[in-house]
Amino acid sequence: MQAVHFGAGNIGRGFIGNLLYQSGFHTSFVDVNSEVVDLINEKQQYHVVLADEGQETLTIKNVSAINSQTDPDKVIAAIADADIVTAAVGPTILPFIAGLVADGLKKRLELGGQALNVIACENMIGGSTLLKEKVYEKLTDAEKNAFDQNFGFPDAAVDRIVPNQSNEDKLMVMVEPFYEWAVDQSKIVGEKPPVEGITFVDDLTPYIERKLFTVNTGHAITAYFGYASGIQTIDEAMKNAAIKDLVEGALNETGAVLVKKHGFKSEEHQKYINKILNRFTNTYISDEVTRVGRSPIRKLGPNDRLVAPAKQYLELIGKEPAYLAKGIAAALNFDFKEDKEAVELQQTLQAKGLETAIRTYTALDPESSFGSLIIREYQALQK
Ligand SMILES: NC(=O)C1=CN([C@@H]2O[C@H](COP(=O)(O)OP(=O)(O)OC[C@H]3O[C@@H](n4cnc5c(N)ncnc54)[C@H](O)[C@@H]3O)[C@@H](O)[C@H]2O)C=CC1
Ligand SMILES: O=P(O)(O)OC[C@H]1O[C@](O)(CO)[C@@H](O)[C@@H]1O
Repeated sequence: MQAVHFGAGNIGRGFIGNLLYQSGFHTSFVDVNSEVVDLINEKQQYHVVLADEGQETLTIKNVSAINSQTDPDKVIAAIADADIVTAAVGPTILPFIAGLVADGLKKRLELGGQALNVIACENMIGGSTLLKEKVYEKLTDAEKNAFDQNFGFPDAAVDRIVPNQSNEDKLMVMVEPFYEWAVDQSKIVGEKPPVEGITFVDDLTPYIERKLFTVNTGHAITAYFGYASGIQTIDEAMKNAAIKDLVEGALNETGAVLVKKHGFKSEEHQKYINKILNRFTNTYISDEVTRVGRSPIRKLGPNDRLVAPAKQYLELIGKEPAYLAKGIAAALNFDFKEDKEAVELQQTLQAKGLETAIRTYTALDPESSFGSLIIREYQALQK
């Protein structure tokens, strides 16, 4: 079986590539990083190390790689011949891979290929749907009809913490042992891809929201307050009692939304929160707050991990989420100079002011009661 995976980065190699190999696939990684592409082709394998006491090393074989900038035709041919296409490139990169995905799928139709599913594994709601929209922008109406019959873009929720790597072996990836990969089976076309470790679900919303509004909300708030306190890593930030309280407060708020909206049992959800908080304290992983807080403009977006649960808390619980307001303020305060979005955010704050930044990035009304609370929390952080 053949898999094509866009993005041979941390989650691509450390999670998706790992499960595809264990399920019997040959994986062709597609990337623009020529160093990684060349190394994969030279070694034809890489190691994944599980970050716990045992430090088990898995050897991932049956891999090759294609540089999509220099060899787009090879990517098109690989998609035409694949049994599954996956991606983990980052939400903002999905539009840039859409052209090749469209061309590969057109070629597949020309050659009379079987049904195929394309799964984007990004930290966002509706990743595959976004990729589908971008692919469909490249099609005629007739092609859209043919794609509807033959190709599925099921959304997914993926969860495994894979920090930035600084290993001498450039392909090796250190990952936490835990993983979860849920895929919306209602949008599968043809057979379900036989990937061990995927949980196929009828309704992805509870899964993706529980994950995004717990793991990613908690992680982001740990990162932004850790950064503001001069702390380097997530596990160190979690040792700070004040930060831990803030994170727990925010997860109680997102938890109230999730329990009310999706009917999770409170005790079960509390266990889920505790498990997540415990994962953040893993000392076998060194996860920089600047990685977890990366791209603050994306993370402040109206459908992302901070603002989306805050809006739902206002609607469903009928109160202001005090801890999420602090988290949003801390994200606005993230001024890491090596992060392009953090630089842009700080430039907007400087040039246009806090109210414009809130309106522009969160789509919240800065003059609303909740907007004013964010402003007060932001001002408190400046003192
Ligand atoms: N690292 C993690 O623990 C997790 C990450 N994710 C999500 O997975 C996605 C990727 O994250 P990471 O692996 O951490 O990032 P990463 O930066 O390690 O990997 C992204 C890879 O995509 C490649 N890339 C960039 N532009 C490309 C293009 N046009 N075509 C093909 N490849 C391209 C990059 O060269 C890089 O190798 C993000 O959406 C992230 O939110 C989801 C769950 C866990
Ligand atoms: O990958 P993003 O969306 O920038 O956010 C970083 C987050 O992704 C993860 O890497 C994996 O879920 C988390 O560690 C963290 O919450």
